[in-house]
Amino acid sequence: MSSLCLPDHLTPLLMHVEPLLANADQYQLGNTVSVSVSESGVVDIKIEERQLSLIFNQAEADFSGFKILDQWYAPYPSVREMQVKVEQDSRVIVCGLPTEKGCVDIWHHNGEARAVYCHHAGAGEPQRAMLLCALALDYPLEDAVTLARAHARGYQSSHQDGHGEVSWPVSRELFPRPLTANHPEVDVLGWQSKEVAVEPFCATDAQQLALYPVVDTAEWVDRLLELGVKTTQLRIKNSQDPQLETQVQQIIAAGNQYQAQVFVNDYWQLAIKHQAYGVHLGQEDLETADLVAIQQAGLRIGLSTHGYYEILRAVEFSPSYIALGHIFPTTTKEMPSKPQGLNRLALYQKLIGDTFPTVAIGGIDLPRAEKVWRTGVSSVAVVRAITEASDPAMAVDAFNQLLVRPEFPDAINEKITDRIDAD
Ligand SMILES: Cc1ncc(COP(=O)(O)OP(=O)(O)O)c(N)n1
Ligand SMILES: Cc1nc(C(=O)O)sc1CCOP(=O)(O)O
Ligand SMILES: [Mg+2]
Repeated sequence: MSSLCLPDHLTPLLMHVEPLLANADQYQLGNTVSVSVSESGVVDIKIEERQLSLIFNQAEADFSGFKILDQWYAPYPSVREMQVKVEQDSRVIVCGLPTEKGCVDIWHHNGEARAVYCHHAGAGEPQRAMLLCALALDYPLEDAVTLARAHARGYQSSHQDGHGEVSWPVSRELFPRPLTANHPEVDVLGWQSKEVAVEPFCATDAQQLALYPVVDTAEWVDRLLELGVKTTQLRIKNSQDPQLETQVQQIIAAGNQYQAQVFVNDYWQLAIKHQAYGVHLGQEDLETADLVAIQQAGLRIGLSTHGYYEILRAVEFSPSYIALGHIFPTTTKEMPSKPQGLNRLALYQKLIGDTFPTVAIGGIDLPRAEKVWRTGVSSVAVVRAITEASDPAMAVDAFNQLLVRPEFPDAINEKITDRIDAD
């Protein structure tokens, strides 16, 4: 059980907080949150052993918790000014900074500032309420800020024309866009981005995506292709492996021979050099890898994501697929984030819709794969479910039988979350 304790002066937020938490309960998006009111001037959030404290609109206060700035009076500071402020003070969170055509939200991430922008300001109280609820539900800060903006927009449009969303934000139109080099207004806004703008990447063949084993030797790739696997990835984490380049060459040749979609994890230079089918990159690679060179070489790209903001950021790069992880606990890799679970996965899938193919990854085995598949993802990526199977050929066969779509793909778009049982 988590708890959210509001100061007296924020009690009007309760009318927004309670329906949101009821929604989150219905969708099973996190631990139950108990709400209370105290006389302190600070918002306190407890999640398991962790405690967060927040204050509103006291930028200069000597306070070790988050300082949320969400009230603005003309003349407004510039976006660039606030970008610098947030870079310098990891505790400052800027919400709804007005711009000529909309508003910007800015927060700190590993020594940098990150931002989302939309042509809409939305309603203040719902935005605050969602920020607090999402933090209490243990969403990372970037997702809490992003959800808060989406909810503020949904709330405002529902009250203007009676058609908007008052519940948990789902549809993509409500969500703001991350400010990356690919955003057409990034320069006008004065936002300085570390990434470089890039054209959309080549598409994958979505029909071939269903089962996606991720393995750590070229020998495994060969074995899987012989079994008829049509999409796979070579993931060697030791960059000093003396056989690295040879293995990359080997899997590219094998992929060509079997007309399969074989991705190279991490080593994008080798992938370009040997004309791989595609590369898989993580979020941190987006600022360092030469995306333009990858795109111009005609390689496909898959991007890892672990929540709302990362998904929206990945979308800005128009990748060949978006990976959604990690769905269940995994021992294959140390994860800095928490498992998402099926219900969050279903909402991410709805957010992306059929704009990009999606790949669910992390802790997926055969018994869990059916429910994962029912969320509508395009593909299921697995490591141990294949590499540790007593009979990998039988495991491939069993996944292939499961990961098929009915003839009418629209069936996927029914209220998926309603059909998912608790994990
Ligand atoms: C299909 C797929 N999804 C996610 C990952 C993870 O990539 P990344 O975040 O870059 O982490 P490492 O795999 O490099 O440890 C993946 N490899 N494949
Ligand atoms: C390589 C990898 N990436 C993940 C992510 O969430 O980004 S989870 C993961 C490991 C998946 O292994 P298994 O199927 O054995 O759990
Ligand atoms: Mg990587």
